[in-house]
Amino acid sequence: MHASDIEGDLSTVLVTEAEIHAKLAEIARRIETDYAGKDVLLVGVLKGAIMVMADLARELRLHVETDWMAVSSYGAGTKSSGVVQIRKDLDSDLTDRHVLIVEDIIDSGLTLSWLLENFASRGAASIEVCALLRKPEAAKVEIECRYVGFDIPNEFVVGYGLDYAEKYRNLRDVGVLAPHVYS
Ligand SMILES: O=P(O)(O)OC[C@H]1O[C@H](OP(=O)(O)OP(=O)(O)O)[C@H](O)[C@@H]1O
Ligand code: HPA
Ligand SMILES: [Mg+2]
Repeated sequence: MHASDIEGDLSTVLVTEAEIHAKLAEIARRIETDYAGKDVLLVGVLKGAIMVMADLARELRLHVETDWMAVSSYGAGTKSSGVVQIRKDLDSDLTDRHVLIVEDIIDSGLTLSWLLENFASRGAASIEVCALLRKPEAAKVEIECRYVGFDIPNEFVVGYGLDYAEKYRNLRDVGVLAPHVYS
């Protein structure tokens, strides 16, 4: 089965690949201005952020280093458990670093709220967040996010790194799963 065949499992496409790339280019220009003359450490949150990280990093005309943190709160379901677990910690020391956390989505905000608190004690010079998607209606905690791609409705979405039970991360677009997939 080719990846494009599974696009048929979507009931709605919310954001297309072209829209994502145009938005990441816009965000990259802002980051280049905001971080001019600084070295940035991009911290991708595994696994959802893999696509955003790959595309945003290549768009940036800046010196960046990349690191990854793996945390999980969703397991195989569609609701955050609220309990965040570290599955892989950073390799880097954050002391005096300009850290830009790269995320696919801010849903309840619980993951980022936990991460920001965790990073706060590590001595970074600055910590900002870039998230491709945000669901304003789902917020359980407010997250200060400097770079947001798209505000989307409160529906479970997949594609471009986002999974349902570990599948659909390889879709190029972001969309809502069709009901027949759940049954
Ligand atoms: O704002 P929240 O409600 O906390 O949800 C957002 C988080 O949930 C997803 O990760 P998940 O825990 O599913 O792991 P994954 O990235 O490996 O899919 C997503 O990638 C974010 O990290
Ligand atoms: O809507 C979503 N889809 C996939 N993974 C997620 N993790 C948080 N929200 C979502
Ligand atoms: Mg997930």
